[in-house]
Formats: sequence, C-alpha cells, structure tokens
Amino acid sequence: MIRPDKAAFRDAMSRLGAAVNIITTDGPAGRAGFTASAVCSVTDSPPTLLICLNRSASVWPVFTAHRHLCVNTLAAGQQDLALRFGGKTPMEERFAAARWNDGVDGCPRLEGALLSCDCQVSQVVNVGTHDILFCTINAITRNDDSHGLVWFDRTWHPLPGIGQPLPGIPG
Ligand SMILES: NC(=O)c1ccc[n+]([C@@H]2O[C@H](COP(=O)([O-])OP(=O)(O)OC[C@H]3O[C@@H](n4cnc5c(N)ncnc54)[C@H](O)[C@@H]3O)[C@@H](O)[C@H]2O)c1
Ligand SMILES: Cc1cc2c(cc1C)N(C[C@H](O)[C@H](O)[C@H](O)COP(=O)(O)O)c1[nH]c(=O)[nH]c(=O)c1N2
Repeated sequence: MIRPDKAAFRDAMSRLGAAVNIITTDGPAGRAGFTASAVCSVTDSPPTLLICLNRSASVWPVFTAHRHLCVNTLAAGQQDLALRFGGKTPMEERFAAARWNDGVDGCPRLEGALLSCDCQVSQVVNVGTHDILFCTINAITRNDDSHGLVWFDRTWHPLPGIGQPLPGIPG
C-alpha cells in the first residue's frame, strides 16, 4: 500500500488511459485554448460532459469570463498540439499550429479532430486546485475516418480507426 501524497497520486493517475482534448473558447476576453485529459461524460439527459481546469492556468480568467467553449478530442497524428496547448507557449503560437473553423457558438473547432463538442458551461464547482466545468453540449462534429489517441503512462498510444478492433483483441 502507498500513502497518496502528490507524487503517488500522479503516478497512480498516470495509469488511467485518457483521450486528450484541446479546449477552446473565444469572446470578449479573447481567444484561448488549453490541453485537458480530465474530461468525462456526465449524463446523456441533457448531454453533459465535465472538464477539470486548474485555476492557476493562464487561460483560467478567459474561460471564467466566457460561457461557451469547444472540446476538441485529438486524433492520432495530432499529439504535437497537446504539447503546444499544454502550457507556456504564447496563445497565438498555439492556434497557428493548426486549422480552425468557427463552432456554432463561435469557439474554435479543430479541423481533423476525432470529435468536437460545442458546449455551454452550465455549472462550475471548485475542488482543491481545480474548477470542474459542467458543460451542456449544443452540437457534435465527428470525424469517423481518423484514429483515436490515448495518453497512458505519460506517453502516447495511437488506436485503430472507428469500428476497427485492436489486432489480437476480438471486437
Ligand atoms: N488534471 C490536470 O490538471 C492534469 C492532467 C494531466 C496532466 N496535467 C499536467 O500536464 C503535465 C504532464 O503530465 P503527465 O501526465 O506527463 O505527468 P504527471 O506526473 O504530471 O501526471 C500524471 C497524471 O496525474 C494526473 N495529474 C497531473 N497533474 C495533476 C493535477 N495538477 N491535478 C490533478 N491531476 C493531475 C493526470 O491524470 C496525469 O496524467 C503536468 O504538468 C501535469 O500537471 C494536468
Ligand atoms: C497531456 C496533458 C494533459 C493535461 C494538461 C497538459 C498536458 C500536456 N494540463 C495542463 C494544461 O494544459 C496547462 O496547464 C494549460 O495549457 C495552461 O498552461 P499555461 O498556464 O497557459 O502555461 C491540464 N490542465 C488542466 O487544468 N486540466 C487537465 O485535464 C490537463 N490535462
């Protein structure tokens, strides 16, 4: 058994494979985006997901000022974007690395993403260092020709395409 200090907690969490997303927003406070793996389905009625955002992130004031955002789930081949949006890089350089379309609420939608969800923030709950943003989904854009991508054990793992099981594992 290991006492769950910060390092032990992170080591344990590194074993939870996760999709990685670029969360974007645009509006009066400007355009902003950050990388998030702490994204999760909450309920299908109404369609809701949650995002955990560290309140110390440079993007926090922008996401707090806006009520809309877009969750762009990275496809295999888009992993460089996760590092660009994962901190320290100036905002214009982050967005310059990819092509974007306007979502229904005006937030940047990533071209070629596995999935993009245009969302409205319905509720915010503070837990420790993070805000949990509960988001109602207004529109979904899917790209079924791309391959999935998982962050597991602090590195990338490409997945097969939609409807294609992993070799050796029955679907
Ligand atoms: N939820 C988050 O805020 C979160 C999640 C993943 C990564 N990150 C950040 O990305 C960078 C690279 O992360 P990594 O996965 O290579 O190694 P890491 O050792 O920093 O993190 C391992 C795992 O611990 C969890 N984690 C990390 N920082 C956290 C935080 N502040 N709050 C809650 N959970 C956290 C995540 O599940 C992460 O995959 C780090 O700076 C990390 O803080 C933050
Ligand atoms: C793979 C991966 C996954 C995550 C992150 C990073 C990386 C590389 N980061 C960190 C987050 O992207 C970073 O803090 C923001 O970009 C803000 O950085 P700046 O404060 O703008 O430099 C992150 N932050 C957060 O608040 N919630 C999350 O779920 C994640 N997940």
